[in-house]
Amino acid sequence: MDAALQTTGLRKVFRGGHVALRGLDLEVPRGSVFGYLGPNGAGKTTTIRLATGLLRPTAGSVRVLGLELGRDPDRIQERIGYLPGRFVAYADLTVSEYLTYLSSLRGSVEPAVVDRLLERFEVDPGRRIAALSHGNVQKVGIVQAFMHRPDLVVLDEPTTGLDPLMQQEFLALLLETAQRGGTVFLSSHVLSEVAAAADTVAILREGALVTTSTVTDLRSRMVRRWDLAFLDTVPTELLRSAPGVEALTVQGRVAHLTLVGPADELLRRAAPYGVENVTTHEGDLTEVFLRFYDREEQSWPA
Ligand SMILES: Nc1ncnc2c1ncn2[C@@H]1O[C@H](COP(=O)(O)OP(=O)(O)OP(=O)(O)O)[C@@H](O)[C@H]1O
Repeated sequence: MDAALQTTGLRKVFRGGHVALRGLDLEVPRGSVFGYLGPNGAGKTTTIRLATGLLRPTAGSVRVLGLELGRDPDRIQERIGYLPGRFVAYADLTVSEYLTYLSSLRGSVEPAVVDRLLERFEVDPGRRIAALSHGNVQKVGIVQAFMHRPDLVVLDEPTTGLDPLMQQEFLALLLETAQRGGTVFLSSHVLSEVAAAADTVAILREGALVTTSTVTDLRSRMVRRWDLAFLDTVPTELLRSAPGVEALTVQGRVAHLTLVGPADELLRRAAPYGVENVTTHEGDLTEVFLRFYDREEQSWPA
């Protein structure tokens, strides 16, 4: 089956000559929650604006739900939901008036679905948009993106301003969307948000893909810190040469090391020497991501 979103050689050069995307080949499988990560200015929003038809590419093409973008814009618009990075709604309308207006444009919106989303995100439909807090406006943005049960939802930094409870609710909504066969494309520079929701992540940097990987695979590459206490002496060289072992130091009968990947070979080697105790310190996915970046970029991701 066609991908939910596919870009081929997608290139965007802005006026003034700035190259925002350098020939991007991206494939977002249907039914996935696909995380799109990258530091500020990497080109995430540009990708999304190209994928939703708001910008025209300099070169390359975009297919959405099997349709060539640009050929059949109305058919595509009906089937995608979009939450822009800076969501704004008509300030003078109430939430309900605004969503009714959007529903009339889109068609095929069931009022019961809208009501359920409003309830779920605790948005008062009678309030004027102008009177809502930033987080509540964002929740209206989420409701409008999901209310027509789209086949593809494109979300640009969606959790800005959401409190932790609402973030949980939002996460649940993403997973339910994938379960009913929908696809979620989630752009963010917040690693923890993407790791919690996504099954696949693409990492973008300076307009080019650094890697595309499943979250499971990234987790398997997590760096874990281990302390191995031996009954007698530490078999230092044997441990040092085990696959994935890095930064080994020994203090008395205890070996401290970091381990990347599976532990089976390390344990197999250590066992005959009498292991008294093992302590592991949970790894940090951030470290895996930072391996894709230079040292000076270590302020990212969050
Ligand atoms: N309309 C425009 N005209 C000129 N340059 C632009 C325009 N829009 C974006 N850019 C530039 O293109 C690059 C990519 O921007 P983009 O907004 O896609 O990045 P991003 O990954 O979404 O970043 P952020 O996380 O900060 O939102 C940046 O260098 C940006 O300054």
